[in-house]
Amino acid sequence: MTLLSVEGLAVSLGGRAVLQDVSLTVDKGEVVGLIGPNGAGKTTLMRAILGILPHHGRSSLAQLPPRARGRAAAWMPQSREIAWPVSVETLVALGRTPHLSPGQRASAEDRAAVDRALARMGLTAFRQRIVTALSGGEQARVLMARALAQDAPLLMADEPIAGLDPAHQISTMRTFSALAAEGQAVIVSLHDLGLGVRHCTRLIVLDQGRIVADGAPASVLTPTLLRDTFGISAWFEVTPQGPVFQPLEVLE
Ligand SMILES: Nc1ncnc2c1ncn2[C@@H]1O[C@H](COP(=O)(O)OP(=O)(O)OP(=O)(O)O)[C@@H](O)[C@H]1O
Repeated sequence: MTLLSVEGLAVSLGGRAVLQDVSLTVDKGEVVGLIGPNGAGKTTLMRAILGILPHHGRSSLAQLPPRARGRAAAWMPQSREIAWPVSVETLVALGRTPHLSPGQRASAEDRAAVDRALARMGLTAFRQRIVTALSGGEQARVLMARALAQDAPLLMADEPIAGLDPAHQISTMRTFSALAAEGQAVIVSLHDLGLGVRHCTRLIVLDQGRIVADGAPASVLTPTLLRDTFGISAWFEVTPQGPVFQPLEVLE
């Protein structure tokens, strides 16, 4: 079942074409890693897909009215700034907003979704802590939990594992796999190609605003693509412990 369909998406910023002719579909069960060098257009693509950036072309999500969009897709932006000194639980509960009418109180179902999200991000013991008094990585996990509490079929997350310790990076990627196994889908932008190879079912590579590869991780990360798009060489092997990818050198 298709959860997202994008056709001919294009974005210009400051008079410059930042995204050009992007078409893709995402089905339930997929963990799609969006990769590419700095400035390739990953954030721009996700924001255009969500309809929070003016664009040309068609995104099935951007066409929805705001409340329906909030139930169809959850969004964790790259920015980690949290302005209000509220409890972790209060902030995560904001993820339920698209499910509530104005003034409606949270139901048992809403509270269960918040509990599940806190548990998934290892935050149950943090629920009464004040968010602004947490470390950067802890705050990132709270924002991830807020997106998870939204319980939307599609989760879009912009560099959600940046700044997390290795254990939480792996467990967050495993959470994405678990969501996909439950019938949701995830689009996640990443710079860690090793984690992308191990945990994504599919990688989409953006370079200068265009998709240059889209497919199974092992078929996408060829030496030629790594050289031409990322300017690196890498070691890549399928081992009994799963695929292992390690960037080696910057190529001249
Ligand atoms: N408001 C803006 N005006 C002009 N150019 C912009 C604006 N916002 C972003 N850009 C440019 O658009 C391009 C794509 O930016 P984007 O943030 O989508 O890249 P990214 O792939 O997410 O990068 P990173 O990996 O560094 O987060 C960049 O070259 C950036 O400089």
